[in-house]
Amino acid sequence: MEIDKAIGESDDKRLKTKYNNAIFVIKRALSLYSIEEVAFSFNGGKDSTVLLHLLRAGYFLHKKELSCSNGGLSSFPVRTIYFESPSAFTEINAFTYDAAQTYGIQLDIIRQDFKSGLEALLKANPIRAIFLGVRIGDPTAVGQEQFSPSSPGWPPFMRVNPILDWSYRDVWAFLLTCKVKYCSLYDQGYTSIGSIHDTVPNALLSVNDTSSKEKFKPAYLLSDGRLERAGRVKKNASTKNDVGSDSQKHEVLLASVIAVGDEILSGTVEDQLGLSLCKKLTSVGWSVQQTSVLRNDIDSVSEEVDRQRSICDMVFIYGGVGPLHSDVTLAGVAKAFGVRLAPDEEFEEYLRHLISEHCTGDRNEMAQLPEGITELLHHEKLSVPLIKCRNVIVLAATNTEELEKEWECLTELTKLGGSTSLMELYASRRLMTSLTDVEVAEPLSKLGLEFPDIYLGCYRKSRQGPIIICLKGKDNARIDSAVEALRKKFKEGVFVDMK
Ligand SMILES: Cc1cc2nc3c(=O)[nH]c(=O)nc-3n(C[C@H](O)[C@H](O)[C@H](O)COP(=O)(O)O)c2cc1C
Ligand SMILES: Nc1ncnc2c1ncn2[C@@H]1O[C@H](COP(=O)(O)OP(=O)(O)OP(=O)(O)O)[C@@H](O)[C@H]1O
Ligand SMILES: [Mg+2]
Repeated sequence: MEIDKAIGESDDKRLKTKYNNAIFVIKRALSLYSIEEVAFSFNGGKDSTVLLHLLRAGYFLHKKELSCSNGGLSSFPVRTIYFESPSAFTEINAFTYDAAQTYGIQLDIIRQDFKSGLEALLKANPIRAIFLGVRIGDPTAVGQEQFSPSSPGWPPFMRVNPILDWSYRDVWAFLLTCKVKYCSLYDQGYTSIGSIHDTVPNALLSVNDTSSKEKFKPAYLLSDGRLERAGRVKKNASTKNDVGSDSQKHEVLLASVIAVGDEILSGTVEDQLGLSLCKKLTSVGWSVQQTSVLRNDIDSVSEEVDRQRSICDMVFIYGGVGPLHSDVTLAGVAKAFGVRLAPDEEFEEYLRHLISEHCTGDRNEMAQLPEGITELLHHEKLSVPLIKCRNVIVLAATNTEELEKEWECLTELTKLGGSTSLMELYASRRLMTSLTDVEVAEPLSKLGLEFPDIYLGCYRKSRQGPIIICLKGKDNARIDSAVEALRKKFKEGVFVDMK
């Protein structure tokens, strides 16, 4: 069997392990269910193409163990379903049909939505288990295991996910090692394929070219698999969980800063990071809504993160990140999102480079990350990537110098990524005046009504000292107009610009 042979002859130990585990899952499923009771959900995508070949190999090996193999596979015996949609790429359709022809697959084409289609399929057939090419990191993988019953509200069947623990790199290592055909879109820079309405080539594979047409490198050259979905256009959402949506472009973005540490609460350590983060966020136009200091306790973290993530655009959390028993921040974040902590092989590799000699046991506990919601933000200046779980950024900094570096990388990354306009620079001006509160109060509130897009803040450093007025917004010209309007309300020279 050519797939089994290709993997057998490969030197890639990691791929061999992934392959053997997936084959084990497939063989278990084929022992648990009869061939009429299983189905394969195939859509021509890279993950389902991997699964197609694993199923071919798994079926062959399963038969061989039962000593009824004739040595080859002329047709594919597993019922294969394809939910065809008018919004699928023609290349995906063409590849799916081609693959069916090449490998002797009898395709069941379903032209209904997933749920209704599956209901009809299960009514008409004795299907009890469906193989899927779902992988950890896919939004739909959250909470799934290799064998996971379908969700409540869905027709009852077992979802079998043999490649759940495969990374993007593993997928390409397999397809290239086995030299199997895959959909042509992957050679044109597409890295994960949805519908024609929500998928474009991955900008990270763009090649600078003098000709007018933008060119892209093939999908297997994407070095950071975490960004495979960067070519998926975000669906419009105006929730606070989706930073960067158009609806928020002209508003002040809201941040929350959370410190985790018993040592801060007991007064043993002075928290410098919170202060520094507030300054940094404010300097780029964010409005910090709240800072909090929490105990090293999973529930305290999860409750606070859950609250803040729903009211703020971005939550920054630090402290409690590491291998100690008190390092509960990531577990708290996972709990806040209702997902488990799961080993993340890419992150583990970074940590292994960093602390290899000090690792104890088989698994590095620090490499457990909230499953399905974590994006690693890589930067060449960072030895370990930053962790972003939806709108929660987990900072590993333990002092202000480390924070400085992480912040610098974060601002660069979020500008580069394009998908999260996290750190768009805002304009601001500060004015100082010796007018009294009573004198400025009314004109200032009128100014607020005239310039609703400008944030107006006031404070004084001492009871008798001058008042400082801050104006913040996205546009320098708007701020200047607001300052002019404010000046016109008073005698000349009562406001002094501060640096
Ligand atoms: C065979 C099959 C079984 C599925 N079973 C479930 C399920 O049990 N629970 C669920 O929430 N979604 C289920 N889905 C839907 C997927 O989780 C997901 O919504 C779907 O792949 C569409 O992804 P998209 O929104 O990115 O296009 C199933 C899809 C397929 C094809
Ligand atoms: N239209 C569909 N018909 C049949 N199965 C589907 C369909 N869409 C998704 N699936 C199943 O869900 C799995 C996960 O889909 P997903 O889009 O994440 O992966 P993929 O399409 O195989 O690869 P890619 O991530 O490159 O798009 C697929 O491997 C397949 O098993
Ligand atoms: Mg797909």
